[in-house]
Amino acid sequence: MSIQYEVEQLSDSYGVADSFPKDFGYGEEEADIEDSPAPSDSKPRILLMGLRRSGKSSIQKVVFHKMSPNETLFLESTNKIYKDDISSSSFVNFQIWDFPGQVDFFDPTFDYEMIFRGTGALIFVIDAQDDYVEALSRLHLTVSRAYRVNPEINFEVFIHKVDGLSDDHKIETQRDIHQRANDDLVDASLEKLHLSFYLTSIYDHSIFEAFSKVVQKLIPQLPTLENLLNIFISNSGIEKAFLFDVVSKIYIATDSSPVDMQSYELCCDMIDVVIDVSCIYGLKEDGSGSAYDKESMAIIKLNNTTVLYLKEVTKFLALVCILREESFERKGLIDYNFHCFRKAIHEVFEVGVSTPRPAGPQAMGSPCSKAVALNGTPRNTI
Ligand SMILES: Nc1nc2c(ncn2[C@@H]2O[C@H](COP(=O)(O)OP(=O)(O)OP(=O)(O)O)[C@@H](O)[C@H]2O)c(=O)[nH]1
Repeated sequence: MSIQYEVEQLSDSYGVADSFPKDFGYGEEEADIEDSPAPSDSKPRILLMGLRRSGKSSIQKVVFHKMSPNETLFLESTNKIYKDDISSSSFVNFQIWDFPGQVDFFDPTFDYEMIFRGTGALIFVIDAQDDYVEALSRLHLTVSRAYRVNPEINFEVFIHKVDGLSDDHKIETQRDIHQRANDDLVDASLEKLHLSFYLTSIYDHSIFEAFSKVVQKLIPQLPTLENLLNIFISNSGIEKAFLFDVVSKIYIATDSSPVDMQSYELCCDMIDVVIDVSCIYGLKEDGSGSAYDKESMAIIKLNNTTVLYLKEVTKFLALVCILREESFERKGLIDYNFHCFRKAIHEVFEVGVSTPRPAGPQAMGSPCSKAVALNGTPRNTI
């Protein structure tokens, strides 16, 4: 079956977008791929590939369109490439292309060279609840083809639907898939091709965490952001800080202390609470206004002497921190340090924006080329 180069309008037919104000919804700038600009003008892409029913569309909908995991049960099978441009409301300026399960590399209408040339990351989704032998051979075929076209692609393997597996089974499945996939690469003399593995499920925060790591690899300023976060937390008595893309709840950077899932979940929940309350009580009576703007900030004191602190950094980014109650006594210092941190973040991206960026597929080969153009930072959007 051939792949149609057609992009379907991502409608709000799932009924989830209505719960978000316009400023918070995703742009519907979908176009037929044939009509879209030449690859040299296209935005870097993240490809979602894998066998049928492995969960690709569900991942995209849950992470970027606020679909609840249970609603994905009603998703119909994808039979076209869905190109989802999330740049209008997200910090990261990329497109996500959701492929139908049955991509056929031998189909002459499928111009995989064009597709892989402009790709920043290829996510291959494997259903861990199913027999994965066929998925592994598809994975091998896909990554080896892609690597030959563009060795700069980050290859990411999501061992997905692990919610149905016991902890031991998860580890064993990951080890087995890792081993077999890498053995296949060695047999094909592709040792240099690096695969990263993640255990994911849409029923918990693991999918957001995995996507965060995929996106972070595409952000050239990541070391600078991490440094700034380290300086900020060490001077403010903060235990953990995340820089979040508010809409997707992907964290684009954190300080260098280890991330534990509970802290990450707590911060995600805080964003949800702030946005929900803001949507209900923060908009004007006629529904105008934005649920997230320059004034957005929140402090939540938990009953275990922990304080959560959220503040707007840019149009798309928020800083969310976890700290002890005693550290919060120096709130003035934290606010002042935040002010400096915010200014530094703006400077980092203003420099990034004013530096000319090579465009097009050639750019993907340069050191910064894997970088995704950053959207939340142009002067006019901050
Ligand atoms: N248990 C579990 N089920 C999931 C998960 N992710 C997706 N699913 C289910 O898997 C089924 C297939 O999901 P889709 O997102 O349609 O799969 P797809 O890979 O896009 O399928 P094609 O469009 O046919 O290529 C749906 O019933 C989802 O609810 C997960 O993390 N855990």
